[in-house]
Amino acid sequence: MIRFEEVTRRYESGGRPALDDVTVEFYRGDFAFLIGASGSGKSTLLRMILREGLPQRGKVTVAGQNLGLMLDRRVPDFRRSIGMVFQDFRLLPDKTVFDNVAFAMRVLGTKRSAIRKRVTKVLEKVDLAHLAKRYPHEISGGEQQRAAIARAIVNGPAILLADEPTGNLDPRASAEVMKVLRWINASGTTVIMATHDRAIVDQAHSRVVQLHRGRLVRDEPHGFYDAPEGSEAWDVLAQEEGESGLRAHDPAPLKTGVVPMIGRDPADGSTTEEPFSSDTDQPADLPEGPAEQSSVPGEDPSVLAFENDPVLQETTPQDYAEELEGMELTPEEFDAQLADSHDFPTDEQPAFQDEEHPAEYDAEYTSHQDDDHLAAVDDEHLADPEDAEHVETEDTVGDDEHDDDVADDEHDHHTVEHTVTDGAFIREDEPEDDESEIDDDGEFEDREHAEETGLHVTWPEHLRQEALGYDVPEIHGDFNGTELPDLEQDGYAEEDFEVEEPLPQDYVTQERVLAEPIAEEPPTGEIAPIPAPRRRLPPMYPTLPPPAQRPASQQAPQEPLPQQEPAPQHPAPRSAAQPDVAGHPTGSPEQDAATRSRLSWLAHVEEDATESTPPAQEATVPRPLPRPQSSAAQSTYTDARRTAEHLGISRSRRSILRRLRRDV
Ligand SMILES: Nc1ncnc2c1ncn2[C@@H]1O[C@H](COP(=O)(O)OP(=O)(O)OP(=O)(O)O)[C@@H](O)[C@H]1O
Repeated sequence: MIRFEEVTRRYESGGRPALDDVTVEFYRGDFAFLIGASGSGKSTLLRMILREGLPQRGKVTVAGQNLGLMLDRRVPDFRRSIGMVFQDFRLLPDKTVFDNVAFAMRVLGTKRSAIRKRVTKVLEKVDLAHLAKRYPHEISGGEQQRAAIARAIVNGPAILLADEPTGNLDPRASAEVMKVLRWINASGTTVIMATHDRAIVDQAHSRVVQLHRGRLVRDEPHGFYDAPEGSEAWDVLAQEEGESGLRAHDPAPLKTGVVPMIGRDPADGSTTEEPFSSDTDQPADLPEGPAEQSSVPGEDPSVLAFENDPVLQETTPQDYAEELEGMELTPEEFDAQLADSHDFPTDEQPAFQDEEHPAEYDAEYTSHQDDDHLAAVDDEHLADPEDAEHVETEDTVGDDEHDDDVADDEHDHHTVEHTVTDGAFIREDEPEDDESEIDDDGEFEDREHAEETGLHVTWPEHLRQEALGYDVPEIHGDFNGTELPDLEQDGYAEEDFEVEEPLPQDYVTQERVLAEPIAEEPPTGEIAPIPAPRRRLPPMYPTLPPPAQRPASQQAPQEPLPQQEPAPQHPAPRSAAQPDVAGHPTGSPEQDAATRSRLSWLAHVEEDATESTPPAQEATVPRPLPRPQSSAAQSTYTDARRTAEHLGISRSRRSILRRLRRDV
């Protein structure tokens, strides 16, 4: 599902890589801990999954998409399939808990009733429904983090990335957050969590991926914070912790009986390997107990023992297990899931089965198809003709009470524009007050939708196909630049590259050249003179109507033939009245804009190459180097060009090259 192949990422050229030749794969349904000392590259790895920064070497693939080939305009959609939570919560301080969570749905243009239902459900799942009307500063850190998680999952992300989500929390609040994360994972979402929290890692006994100075030093399917003794990761950890001092602030997991021994078989409790069993490693005054043999690098003997720590006692493993009953995957379930990680949940075989309440689970699981709280990403809903009369134009979006928030955030603003122009509808058929179902005590009056529900993984349209099939397609070619990208999968559509206007009759295509019958007899007689080069490229779109049909103010000047163009004696200085990149004289800003839109910089490159311009004019008319009009345009061009270079399919090649205005 998420694959790093020989990824190297540097922030500064020549500097130490933040990620150094990392190859690792995270599977659908994984719960993986990312551990390593500060600066080892954990956050960098998480950010690269979000396509915040591309590798200098190697490839990152998410759900079959090579992020290096992803078009910039696809990135917002892509990121919406990924939830992210941070150590510092990042809630909007002037919004209530409810509005913070709802915000993530509002920017998608989801209808109000759907937002209300969905946010209500998610807040109940994270046990915050009773605090829905509070502001972030009125709730505890743990509650803030759960609100942040609720916001991250409200749109049903396929992947949840958590960057030290318990870093600012005490053990009890951390346990609550972990409970929520485990539930989210059990619902089918892949969770990758960077952490320094030894207790959490040890308690979960889940997958552990360890980084050291950007290098991957460990990837253990059911690991603890400490690596197996004698491994490279063990040495690294001992070294790191030796450098950073004892872990006095760690929440005392090791001598408490909480932590199973490394190598212990979860099925029968027998220990196959006891790396810490050496008598010489064992402090003499440790109490009897299953973990008493623990003696790991950096362990702090002054850490409060579990039985003396009232906070830890309140979250005993037994309590934890009871609380998670019906939610947590057992090691066996986890193994089974790992064994066939390509198995995306189906109606017949859901990823997680609530054995206590199978009927409820099934009903909820199968009902998600028509559940309108997922309407934001459901194309059927978007295409609902009922909605047509409620369509808001981009102008009326500005009337939305939350538009200020949207305008505050450039990314989200773009999201709304994109959504609206792509046909997503904002329905106004619901009451304005989002909190109408919350009484003065903050309790929800309407309990109709308050039953236990699962969280369903939702994929954006262009990834949905991947959600139903194998998540990582067969790679064609090696990873050395010769692999062939799947255009559709990488976000390209054939129509993206189709030129709207027909090609001129005399346009020389490869097909025409190939279709030309080859004369059997060599030509005789005089060889005809080679005709003067002619212009072969059609004008770049958008196509302007003929000048006669346009108002005079929008008429672009006729492009004078080079011979007709008066050659000034001296190059005139560039001014507002003469900004044409090709040196064609223009009259007004409108004419300039029209000319610029008609002739893209790429077209100029081609024209420059194919037009025969008298040398005298070359000398007198300034021809500044044409440039893309924005970095986005540059990036899109680069993406398209890179894809074109990798293409092997002639039709797509032709159409892409047409877009690039290249002669085939
Ligand atoms: N924006 C940046 N510009 C330059 N260097 C950076 C940037 N972000 C991270 N680095 C460097 O990259 C390396 C890895 O940093 P990263 O934040 O990924 O580590 P980390 O394991 O997440 O650390 P921590 O546990 O403290 O969050 C560090 O050496 C860091 O200094």
